[in-house]
Amino acid sequence: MRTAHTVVQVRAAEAALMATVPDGTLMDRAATGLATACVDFLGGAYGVDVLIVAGSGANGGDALYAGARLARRGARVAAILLNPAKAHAGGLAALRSAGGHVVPEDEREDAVARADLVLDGIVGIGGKPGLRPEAVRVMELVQRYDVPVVAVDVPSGIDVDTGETPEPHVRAAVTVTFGTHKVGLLVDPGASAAGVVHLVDIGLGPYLPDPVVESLQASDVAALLPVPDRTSHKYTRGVLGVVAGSDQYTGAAVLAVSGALGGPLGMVRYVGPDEPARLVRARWPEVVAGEGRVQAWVVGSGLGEAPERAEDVARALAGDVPVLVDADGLRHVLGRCEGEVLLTPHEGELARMLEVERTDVTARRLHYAREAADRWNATVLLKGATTVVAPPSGPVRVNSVGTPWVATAGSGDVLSGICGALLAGGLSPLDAGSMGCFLHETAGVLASRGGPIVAEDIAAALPDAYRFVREAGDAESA
Ligand SMILES: NC(=O)C1=CN([C@@H]2O[C@H](COP(=O)(O)OP(=O)(O)OC[C@H]3O[C@@H](n4cnc5c(N)ncnc54)[C@H](O)[C@@H]3O)[C@@H](O)[C@H]2O)[C@@H](O)CC1
Ligand SMILES: [K+]
Repeated sequence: MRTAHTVVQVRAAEAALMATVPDGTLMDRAATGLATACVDFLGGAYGVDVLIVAGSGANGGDALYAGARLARRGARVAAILLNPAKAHAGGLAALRSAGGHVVPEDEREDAVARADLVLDGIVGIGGKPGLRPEAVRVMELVQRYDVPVVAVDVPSGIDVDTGETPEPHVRAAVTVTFGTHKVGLLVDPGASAAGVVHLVDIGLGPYLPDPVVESLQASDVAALLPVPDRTSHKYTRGVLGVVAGSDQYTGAAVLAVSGALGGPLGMVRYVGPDEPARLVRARWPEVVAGEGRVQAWVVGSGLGEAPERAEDVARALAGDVPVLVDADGLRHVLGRCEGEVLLTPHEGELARMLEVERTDVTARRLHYAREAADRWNATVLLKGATTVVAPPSGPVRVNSVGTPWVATAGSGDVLSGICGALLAGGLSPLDAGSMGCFLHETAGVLASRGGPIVAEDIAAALPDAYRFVREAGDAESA
């Protein structure tokens, strides 16, 4: 499990750890990990040009100490000090004694143009969102000369606790973070600004409280996946009822069922009009058409505007089994939910539910997913490049595996099916949503292999994703 903590949590853990080790130990660990990550990124240190952009806090100190290590390994290291009078004294002295130098103000552009790598040590967890004008000017040069950036702890300027980026901020190829992930590294748009995130262990683990955000890895998913045993039969494995599709949107029925059949259940019942039912049955003779006992419901995709379908949603929500509500069905979720409910809106749907602008949801994904979870007393899975799954209380899960090729018509219907299958298999809405998303994205990666795919390809690759996740889990626990 990848876990993320707030700035307050990190500061408290650092203080507790610092009381047990000699001064400078943590910064030493951070700088060592940072320098190693830079060498990995560059493929070596000898003869490369590294440019540090350092603010006045300990984040700049980390960058300067790492620069000193790189200089000792043969890199040419220069530093732009955004506030020379307040630069981290120990870090600056270390850099100078290792042969690094400070770039005079009128030589900044040349230094950027020459650099193979920029180390962003402008601000870390002590920073407010945004960059001051001088930092903006330097980072504009970095962008103009297309120099890759390694961010120290966080890309400077993002809101560290939310992943929001209302102001100018750094965009990094790699972020080397210390002790634990910060929330803004896992939640978009901050996550996109962070690039590939590399965690350096500085010994904080024992001092950290429960995380506020977590991200499942393959071994976590593998440990939770239902697998049949010799006593299993179709009813114990779970029966999912799918209420999706209409005469107008027949594809939604077929795709939601295909996603469900890619999951670990025993049987699917399809409930809907004749035409989509006929298409579903033609494709999968094993699907049973019509109502009956189920262990979970998926309602919503492609229901259209017909008022009687609102009753289908209401009936499912009033029942005593878990319900996933997607797409059109979300219009009919009126009051607070009871029982286990998973809502799976995309940004536009969540914006409509909360009566805010879609751009607001894009900018504040964690905030609005949590707000909706609280308001409807349900687990809310907000789709997107980094899907957020917010339960009514407790840590939020985010998904960071996947490929943008999954953003294709109908892939949401497939997602509802696989998540529903996991609900029917007895998993909680939080587990079903976050594991379903992981399997769906993994299936997308396996199906795409870097090329275009359609929703059916994702559904077809779900069994492969299941096997892939189980093998990855076995490998990790071996
Ligand atoms: N506290 C610790 O034990 C450790 C801290 N470490 C490093 O220390 C960092 C935190 O250091 P600090 O608490 O000194 O804080 P930062 O270095 O993150 O930034 C604080 C400084 O930046 C200024 N500032 C705030 N917002 C700004 C903005 N938008 N633009 C420009 N300047 C701004 C503040 O006036 C202050 O001087 C971590 O992110 C990490 O890199 C690591 O060395 C590991 C150990
Ligand atoms: K930084």
